[in-house]
Amino acid sequence: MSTLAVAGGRVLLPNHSIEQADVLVDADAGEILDVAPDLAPEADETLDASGGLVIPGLVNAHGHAAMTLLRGYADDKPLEAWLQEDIWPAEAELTPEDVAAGTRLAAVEMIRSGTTAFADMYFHVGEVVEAVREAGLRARVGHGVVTVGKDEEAARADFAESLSVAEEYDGAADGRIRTAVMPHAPHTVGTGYFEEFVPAAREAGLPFHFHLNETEAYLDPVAEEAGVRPTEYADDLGLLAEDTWVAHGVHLDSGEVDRLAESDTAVVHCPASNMKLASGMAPVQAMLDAGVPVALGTDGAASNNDLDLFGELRDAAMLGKLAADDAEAVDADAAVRMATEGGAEALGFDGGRIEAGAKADLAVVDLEAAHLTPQHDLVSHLTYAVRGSDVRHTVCDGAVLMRDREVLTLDEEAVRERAEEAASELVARAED
Ligand SMILES: N[C@@H](CCSC[C@H]1O[C@@H](n2cnc3c(=O)[nH]cnc32)[C@H](O)[C@@H]1O)C(=O)O
Ligand SMILES: [Zn+2]
Repeated sequence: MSTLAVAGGRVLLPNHSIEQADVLVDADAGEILDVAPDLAPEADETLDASGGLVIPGLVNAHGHAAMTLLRGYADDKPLEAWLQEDIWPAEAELTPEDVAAGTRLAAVEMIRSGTTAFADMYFHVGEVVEAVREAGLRARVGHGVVTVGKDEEAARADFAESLSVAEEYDGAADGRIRTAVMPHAPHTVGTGYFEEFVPAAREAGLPFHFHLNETEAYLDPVAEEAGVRPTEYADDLGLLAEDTWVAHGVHLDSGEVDRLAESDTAVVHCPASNMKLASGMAPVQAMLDAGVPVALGTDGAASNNDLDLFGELRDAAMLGKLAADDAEAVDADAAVRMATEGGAEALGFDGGRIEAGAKADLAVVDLEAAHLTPQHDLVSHLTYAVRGSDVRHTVCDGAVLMRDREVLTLDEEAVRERAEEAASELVARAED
């Protein structure tokens, strides 16, 4: 067994108390062995956490990683126009090589800002899997399905692909990769396709991930077709369950919130994306009060426009107060829980907490900075004041992905160059 000690710093414990302690990791098993003072002398390798805070690696529970290539390509538009006029035409030109380049860029950005696990709904999942394997991250990946606007053969092929890639890649990269079936949204997939494929996916034990009630406009097609709210429709189709996690949940009525709570379906709040596309304000405090599991996500970089999850911690706390008209709503503690254990639970990973037996997914935040002085309350700092660039080291599955701000698993400069090139060629093809 080879061991790694993250030593000399303070540690955020699962109850959110802070203790001066070292974290000893079994690097082979990728698990935390112990959290206690003076463990460094026992370890084969040490990461210096002095002046820093060891936190669980953040979990970005909803996104489209390769959309980094479309960062800043089309801004300042509402969701439907943005998707239909700009994003979908560009995505029609996406090659597997583009997805490889864009996902590697996303991985570098996430590692640099302390994210160790993420969810990805996109195309060319084989390329996503390769990028995640190389980066050393943990991910729940899947192929997004859209059937509207497609003929029956193409629509069935799209859903069938979501199932087959989910079966093919589950457990890849030493188990760091898990999968899910990912119908894009209740209204972008026809009822008949859900009825055909959902039972097969359930039989294969695969979880589901989809966009739910992101904008007002997402509600009408389901109301017209099925006469119910989308959450009830999804429930009737067998889509809601403890292993399902949905993105957004912006426009939910109280019956839908109760249904999500009863089915133990997790909701990924994406505050920056919701603000940028003017989608609305999710009732996050109401969901927490009702017992809905809530996680945080960036969504794609084209609607954010970065993948620094610390931005979402702050945005969630800020927007949660506005939405509830209550400054006590979505406090710092709640935001940190959503970004750590909430995300790990939504994605079905045994992480999100620094304690013996948990997955060794962690980040060390450097606290020696003007904007983090003084240190009255470090949970407050994590939500309101820390930025991704304050992260000193990132560890996933017991492996060091970034040491002293140098990414070790990917060649950062080469990744940026490749992404720049792929992005300009993609946009040139789309506008041709
Ligand atoms: N196989 C599908 C692709 C679906 S991938 C998931 C899709 O979600 C899109 N997307 C990104 N962000 C959002 C969002 O906030 N709401 C809804 N869709 C989004 C993204 O651009 C991508 O097209 C097809 O043939 O079209
Ligand atoms: Zn999305």
